[in-house]
Amino acid sequence: MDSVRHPTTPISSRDAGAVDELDPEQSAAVLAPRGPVCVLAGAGTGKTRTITRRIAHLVDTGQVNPGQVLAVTFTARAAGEMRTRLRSLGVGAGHTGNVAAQTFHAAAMRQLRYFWPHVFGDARWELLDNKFPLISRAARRAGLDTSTDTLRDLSSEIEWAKATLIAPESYVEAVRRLGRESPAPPPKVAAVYEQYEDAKVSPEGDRLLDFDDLLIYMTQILTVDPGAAEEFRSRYRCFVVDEYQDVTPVQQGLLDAWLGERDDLTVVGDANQTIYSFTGASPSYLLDFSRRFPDATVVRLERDYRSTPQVVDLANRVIGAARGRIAGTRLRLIGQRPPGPQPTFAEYDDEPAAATSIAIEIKHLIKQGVAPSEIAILYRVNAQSENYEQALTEAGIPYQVRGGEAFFARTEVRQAMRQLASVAGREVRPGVGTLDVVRSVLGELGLSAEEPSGAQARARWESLKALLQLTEDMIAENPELTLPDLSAELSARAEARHPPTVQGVTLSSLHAAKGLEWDAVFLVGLTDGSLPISQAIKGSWEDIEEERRLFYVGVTRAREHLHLSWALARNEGGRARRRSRFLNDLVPDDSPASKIAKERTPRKGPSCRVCGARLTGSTATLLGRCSSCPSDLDEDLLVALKEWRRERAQEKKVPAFVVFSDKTLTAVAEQRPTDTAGLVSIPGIGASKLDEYGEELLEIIKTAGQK
Ligand SMILES: Nc1ncnc2c1ncn2[C@@H]1O[C@H](COP(=O)(O)OP(=O)(O)OP(=O)(O)O)[C@@H](O)[C@H]1O
Repeated sequence: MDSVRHPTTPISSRDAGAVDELDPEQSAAVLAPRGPVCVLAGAGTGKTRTITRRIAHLVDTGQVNPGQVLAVTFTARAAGEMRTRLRSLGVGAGHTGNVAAQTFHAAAMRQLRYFWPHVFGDARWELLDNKFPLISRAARRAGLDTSTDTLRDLSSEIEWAKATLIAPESYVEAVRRLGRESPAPPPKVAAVYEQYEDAKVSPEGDRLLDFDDLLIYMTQILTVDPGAAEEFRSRYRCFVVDEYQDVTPVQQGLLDAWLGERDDLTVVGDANQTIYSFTGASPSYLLDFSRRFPDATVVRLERDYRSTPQVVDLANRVIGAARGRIAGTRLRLIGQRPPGPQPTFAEYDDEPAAATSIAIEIKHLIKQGVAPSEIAILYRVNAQSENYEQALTEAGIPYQVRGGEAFFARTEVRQAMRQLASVAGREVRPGVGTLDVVRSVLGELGLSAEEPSGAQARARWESLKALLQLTEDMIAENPELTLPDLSAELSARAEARHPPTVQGVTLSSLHAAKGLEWDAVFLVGLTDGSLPISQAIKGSWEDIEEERRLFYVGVTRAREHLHLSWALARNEGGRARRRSRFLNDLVPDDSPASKIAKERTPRKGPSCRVCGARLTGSTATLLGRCSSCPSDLDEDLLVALKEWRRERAQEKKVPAFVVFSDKTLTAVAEQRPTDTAGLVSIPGIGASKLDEYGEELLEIIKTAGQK
């Protein structure tokens, strides 16, 4: 195998061991006077460093004991990282205990275990970690379908309602007022919500509590029981909240209950990175902080230590176009790193062409010494990963998919492949083309003509659509493709995908990329309909603004290399699309930047070595000729290459495709390269494969030529 497994280096852990030095701006946040502090921190300005330093400062100067500090984060990963950093600063523990760094939910659960008997006596509670059975029963009673997609959407909707403190009886009115898309008719959702809440309480008064209940019950205990409130408040005196722009009303309610009349609170956040509004998160608490605490010290962190001035400049332009309240508090980032390359923009004819070109660019970067784990491809929805997974596989570049499953591992894709294999095994009615059968199979699995509503159904629909497009591409390359051929080809592709490797290039949705950073970032699929996503285009201007912030989060993940791209169609000859409206202020359509981008990227794509036509589609690109052009395959050489591959695979105890895919060997047997330059021009042969097998391959080709 050409990769050793070891963990990725998400930003913050990379320097977690070092004792962080602060700059004067960061020190101002740390050394601020007692009382409430609001740190408005831009992307890459070192929030984690600042927040941990502030806690250390409060402890070191005797303002608070470690055990009296409660630092809250939004993810368990962030909490763990904060604990590590605090330990490295020597403020892990003290005679009153440790600094508590936890998520809202973990903190509430711990507190609830202790305080529950104060209010509820002998009644018991248990954590409900799977809502589905209860929601399913309620949905059936309400006459709704109980498919997994519907249940997931109902469950998210109930979570949103609870996070925003909307009770079942207020739900219908609330969604009407907010113009919110409901996963089912609102009165039915309200009925499911109400029954679900009732079902959690037994006739004896025992309760099942979901994650949101932990917060709701703990808030209630501190509100109704003065004894509990006093005990809690004498235990914890100082509160710190990270990523405060993502706080929901229910979390804010708990924070208020923790504080009581006190104001020893430090919050850190960046309103420009608010990308979780759909869960109920609201930046208004961050933006209104000094209104609520008139004595608050407000510190702005604007020095960006992550990105080059070129990336920072682009980020400032992206967010500079924002509208609404957040725009009023705009932070202007100031890049602190030495200059680097200008971000590049590229327009491609279709997605497969974009993916192939980007895989080639990534190969160049790796050759220049950038580690694959320092490169990311970021997109809006997970279904967009398929073309890139394929192109990276063919280029022999290891990758991992974050925040979602790899394309061929998704349930709906696996279901579709099983169905297709089973249909392919039967007689297909004469005259019914491969594409028709695929359309009908995918249709049965949920590929409707119109985009469905509901987040889960939509994600599934997107994956099935990507599978249909893949089929269409394959049929365009080979119009004679039969159903068994298609089924075999899909299985081969699924098998040839690199096993997940944590050291490879990261493929990630923009949401899952939040908080991370890479040397090189490829922001792909920047079209209207993808970013901003089509639901946002149909929605309000605020929905569009949230998409702009997602774009901003993507841009600010890059340390040095940033490549922005869009494809005018999904597949070859597909319906034309417009590039993202967010690009309009960055690259006018006829600007030199755009033209340069078009010239320097293979918009024309590689051409067929037989007929000279432009190649589209990954197979054609890999073979270096149109699928319909005559193959000049050296059959004997291919046999020799496969025999050699079998031996190598046996020796290394890996499947044969890990050494080289069939397609790569076919390309070698057709093109018969005579030197290393010829070898690396074949996708699938990268630097590491060249090192390992280059000489042997050239030797086999030479020997075959002499026969
Ligand atoms: N004072 C400093 N000197 C040098 N490097 C710093 C300093 N502060 C932060 N950094 C580095 O800058 C990068 C960004 O820091 P960090 O990830 O904490 O930013 P952030 O504010 O959480 O960003 P974001 O919100 O965009 O995820 C990290 O690589 C960090 O090590």
